[in-house]
Amino acid sequence: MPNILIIEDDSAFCQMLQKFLIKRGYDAEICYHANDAKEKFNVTDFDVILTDLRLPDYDGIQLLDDIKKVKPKTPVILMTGYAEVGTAVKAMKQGAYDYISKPFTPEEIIMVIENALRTKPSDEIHDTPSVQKPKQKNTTSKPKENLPEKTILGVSDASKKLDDYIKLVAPTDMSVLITGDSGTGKEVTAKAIHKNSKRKDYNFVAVDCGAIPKELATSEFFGHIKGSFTGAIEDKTGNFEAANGGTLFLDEVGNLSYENQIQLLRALQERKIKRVGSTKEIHVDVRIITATNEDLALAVQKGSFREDLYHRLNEFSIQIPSLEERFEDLILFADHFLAKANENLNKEVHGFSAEVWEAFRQYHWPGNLRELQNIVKRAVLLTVGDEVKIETLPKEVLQSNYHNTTKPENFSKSDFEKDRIIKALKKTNFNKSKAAKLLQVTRKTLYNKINHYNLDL
Ligand SMILES: Nc1ncnc2c1ncn2[C@@H]1O[C@H](COP(=O)(O)OP(=O)(O)OP(=O)(O)O)[C@@H](O)[C@H]1O
Repeated sequence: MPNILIIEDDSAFCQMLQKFLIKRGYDAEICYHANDAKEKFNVTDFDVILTDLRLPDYDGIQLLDDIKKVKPKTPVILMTGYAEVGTAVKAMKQGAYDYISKPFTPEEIIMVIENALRTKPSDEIHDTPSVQKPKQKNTTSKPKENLPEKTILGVSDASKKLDDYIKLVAPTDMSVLITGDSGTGKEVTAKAIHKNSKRKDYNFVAVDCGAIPKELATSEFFGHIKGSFTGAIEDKTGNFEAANGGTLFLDEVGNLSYENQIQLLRALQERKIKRVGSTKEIHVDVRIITATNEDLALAVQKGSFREDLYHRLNEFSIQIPSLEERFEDLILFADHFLAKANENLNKEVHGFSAEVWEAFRQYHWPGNLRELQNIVKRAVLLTVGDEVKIETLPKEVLQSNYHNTTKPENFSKSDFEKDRIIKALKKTNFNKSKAAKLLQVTRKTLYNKINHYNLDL
């Protein structure tokens, strides 16, 4: 029976949720304060932790951090209010599994929990791979969807450019640094590079550097031998060995500690590693692809990321466009995620209503493709007929649409419009051409609007 911890200061709501989950066959424990929660998750392995983002006595993001330190593999789902969606997206970058906006329906919460349970990474130790043993099952330390992944190419200029870059760099052995916002498809891109490379018959190993506690990183990367430290109860193959002959994908590489950065650089330069507790050197032939959604060049300037490692990892860089920057692809992606959701949930929903398309078009998609995928999946679950209707969309998407009922050509005056302009400008680093493109208006219209609203930029 899956064991769920609910952390929520609203005691009535917390108890109601607990009762509901128990009725649906889960084991559910509750606590109203962060300190009680810490006592519980420090000693118990929960299958899922469900926590309110806003607790009276503690910061939800800090609590997420605390959980990840002691239980890096436990999926954490955040319960948020509408206004906190931005923070929730930030939390997902820091390792939260998903978020759900309150109030939610019973079906919604069950679906998010079931997704988390399905994708919870196992604690299994990787099989020891070797260069002589290609085509074994890929291993990954990140949650994986069960379905075989189909990759959509996209028709937008940004997508075509991305595809050109993948094809260009894949056959080489160059290290690739992939940058882009959360959920844009960095891991998918890394896999595409691997699949198009001469290493495709060997393993693709994905490591979420943000989820590995600093003390365990050496053993995760290089493995250990039994008895080398407390808790090393058997030999363990590290990620470098697991990826031997293939590709090692290091996600959120900016989160590596300085010490781990030195170890990584050494392994890359010498192409040799030693398991913790062993003196035997093992030769490894690994291509490194890294991803980050932070500005690594800035981290180098600030001294938190080593410059020599940065250059070693950045032999070629690829910037993944946000969903807003590849808006022409939205229909393709939404249809793809609809087909995936149908298969996953055993449903036969054929399409989206015109209103849903309009809402999709108006929304700014801070969580990019992952958010679109989640929203489509939830909507498919909630759909009774054969078409996704507007009522099945979450508040944050409806809210965008609710305020802006005009067509883009009209680009009406409202607080919402002003807000959209500011968001677009911030998102594009105040580049007005890019912001205009995001807003689907001409540069001139954007300038007029900026003057009209007296925006002090
Ligand atoms: N080209 C694509 N075709 C189909 N699905 C895609 C594509 N790109 C991304 N996705 C889907 O979007 C979701 C997010 O992709 P992915 O995990 O690669 O993003 P990410 O940028 O690595 O995210 P994060 O920053 O959170 O690590 C995944 O479920 C993935 O399957």
